[in-house]
Amino acid sequence: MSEILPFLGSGLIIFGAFLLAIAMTLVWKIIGLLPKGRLQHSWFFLLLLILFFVISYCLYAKYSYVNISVTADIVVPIIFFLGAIFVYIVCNLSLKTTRDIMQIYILKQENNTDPLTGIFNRRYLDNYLNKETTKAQSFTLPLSVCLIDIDHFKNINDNYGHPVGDLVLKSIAKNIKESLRDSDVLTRYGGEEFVVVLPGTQVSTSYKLAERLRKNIESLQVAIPGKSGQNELTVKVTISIGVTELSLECKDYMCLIKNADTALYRAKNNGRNQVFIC
Ligand SMILES: Nc1nc2c(ncn2[C@@H]2O[C@H](COP(=O)(O)OP(=O)(O)OP(=O)(O)O)[C@@H](O)[C@H]2O)c(=O)[nH]1
Repeated sequence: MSEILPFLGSGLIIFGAFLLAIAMTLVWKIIGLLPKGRLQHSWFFLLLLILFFVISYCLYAKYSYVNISVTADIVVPIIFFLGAIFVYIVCNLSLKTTRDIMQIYILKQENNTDPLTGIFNRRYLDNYLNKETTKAQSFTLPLSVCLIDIDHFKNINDNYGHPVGDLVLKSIAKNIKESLRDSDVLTRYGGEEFVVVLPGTQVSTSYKLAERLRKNIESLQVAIPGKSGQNELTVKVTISIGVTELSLECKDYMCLIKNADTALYRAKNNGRNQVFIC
């Protein structure tokens, strides 16, 4: 029995070092998944710490091979081995958890994003505007909404085809997004309609912003592919916008959208390419 004890002791420690080396590859994968920053640095520190343990285990294996002679001496290698299993399990679970959290994050993003334009979708708007109206009322802050509709968009689809219509939608969404502040939220309300939520903004300011958006789109030239073999073409579009704000008479999401829709209807009826307030 006493002859196999040194083999057993150093065998356990070498196997422990092997498990730690595998744990290091798991930590490396975690580092690759994380964004640059402090958390990534902390995992890098842990990686170095495990490397230190791998070296120490190897050195100790050499020592235990010479010094283990009685059964009681095997306790330390067993503890080393269990320690390595512990580190391996923690790193493995951390990698799985990181992957799961990233998956949840991606799903949440997809759930709130319009796939065509890449901006927020109606689902996000419903949640966001409900939260913002409650917040604005609690702290008596202004809140405005712009409902934007592309004029005669059906003609674009009919004349150039649906893919070109999609291209125009994307260009308009991009142009509007680039004209807004970070605190303003652009969403695709549906079809060729967009909603901009402007927290902390009074309707007079929102009107000026809406006018700026309208002019930007008016001067936008969307490049589209020409029909079979022809050169690139450009199409021009205009937008109509209905603007409204939260007030004592209009206190919720439904009312804001209803009033913005009324203003939009007036802009359309008045000849389109205009901004109206309700
Ligand atoms: N290409 C494309 N077209 C869409 C999409 N969603 C809605 N549309 C089209 O948008 C058009 C909207 O047409 P209408 O509601 O008649 O409005 P309009 O032609 O813009 O006319 P006004 O709003 O009255 O100025 C329809 O032809 C829809 O098929 C989309 O995701 N892609």
